[in-house]
Amino acid sequence: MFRPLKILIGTKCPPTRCCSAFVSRMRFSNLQYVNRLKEDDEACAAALQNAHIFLFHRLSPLLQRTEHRTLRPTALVCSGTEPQNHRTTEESVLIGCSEENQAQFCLDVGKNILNPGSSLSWWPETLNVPVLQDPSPYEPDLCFLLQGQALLRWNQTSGFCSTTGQPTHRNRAGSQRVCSSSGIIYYPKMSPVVIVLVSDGKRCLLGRQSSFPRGMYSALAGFCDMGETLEETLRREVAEEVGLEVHSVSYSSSQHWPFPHSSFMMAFHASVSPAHTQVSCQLEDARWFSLEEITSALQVKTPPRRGDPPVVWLPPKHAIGNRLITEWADRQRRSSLSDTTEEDV
Ligand SMILES: NC(=O)c1ccc[n+]([C@@H]2O[C@H](COP(=O)([O-])OP(=O)(O)OC[C@H]3O[C@@H](n4cnc5c(N)ncnc54)[C@H](O)[C@@H]3O)[C@@H](O)[C@H]2O)c1
Ligand SMILES: [Mg+2]
Repeated sequence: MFRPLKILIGTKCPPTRCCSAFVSRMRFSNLQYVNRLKEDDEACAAALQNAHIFLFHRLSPLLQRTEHRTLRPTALVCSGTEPQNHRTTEESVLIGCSEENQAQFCLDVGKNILNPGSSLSWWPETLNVPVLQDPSPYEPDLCFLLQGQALLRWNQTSGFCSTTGQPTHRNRAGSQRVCSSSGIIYYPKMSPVVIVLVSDGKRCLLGRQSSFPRGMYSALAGFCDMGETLEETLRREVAEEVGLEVHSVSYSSSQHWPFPHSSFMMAFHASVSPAHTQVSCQLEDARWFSLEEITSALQVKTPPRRGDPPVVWLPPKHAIGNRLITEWADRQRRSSLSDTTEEDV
């Protein structure tokens, strides 16, 4: 039976994982320690005795509301003095360590089955907590929880070797699995995805799929096919989904996205000729949005409830789609400001 050691409520996101300065995250000693724990089962087991173990239930992080009404992940704090139960030692996965080299793990205390409806869910729905109603205090914790969720899911769904059909066994850190019969080593996989915000200079193009939550529009996205370059995927997806040909392309940023099974999202801006903007849509809908429409859609903090009047809303702040749209809107505002200033002169 699962026996919690000590519950810590309000544990902050490990600063080295997502909310500290670049230099701090890249500290060599810190990275070296995590790599050693991935390679050395004994060192990893020893680290687990004094670790923070962040809890999940059926792949959703267990969150607690603090006295300041912010949401915080829930962690077991292992003191090294109490014996750990079998599940803690066998199923915890290593996700990193603090600046003080205290190891951090994730553990799913729910049954090891996937919720069949969760594969296409967006993050806030999967969490099953009202994240969107109060997202700002929660956001710094996200990348760390996304990583934990992805690693837990990968371990839960990679129990057998795809070559021999025999069981695979994980290392202590949960960072690799080995086929018990052939010795083939499996590492967590990510599928490369291009996400692109297309603009005609004055407007940007957003689409929605039927699987999206009601009223939500986002930048166009698509998985890379085998052998394709990112540029080829981008041009193909835009042509396939909206029937437009892009001209210039610029890179924005990237993000790990755990849905449905860990994608590596690479985000771009692209432009089409203002003379050729007629959309031929293969999605549920795709349309051009003005800066004013985007500005008001960015203000919508909660998705519309059933029965509410229809409203367009955009991916939440932690999604890279939101970042692309915000970058585009900022750029449009700056360029209209400089146009106005030039006219004044
Ligand atoms: N973080 C964000 O802001 C954001 C925004 C939009 C989309 N996304 C993610 O981008 C991903 C791709 O977007 P899409 O669904 O429009 O892609 P898509 O347009 O390529 O269409 C999905 C289809 O591609 C096929 N496919 C090819 N390779 C696949 C693979 N490796 N895994 C799964 N399906 C594959 C399947 O038939 C699938 O139904 C989705 O996982 C979505 O969650 C993230
Ligand atoms: Mg797509």
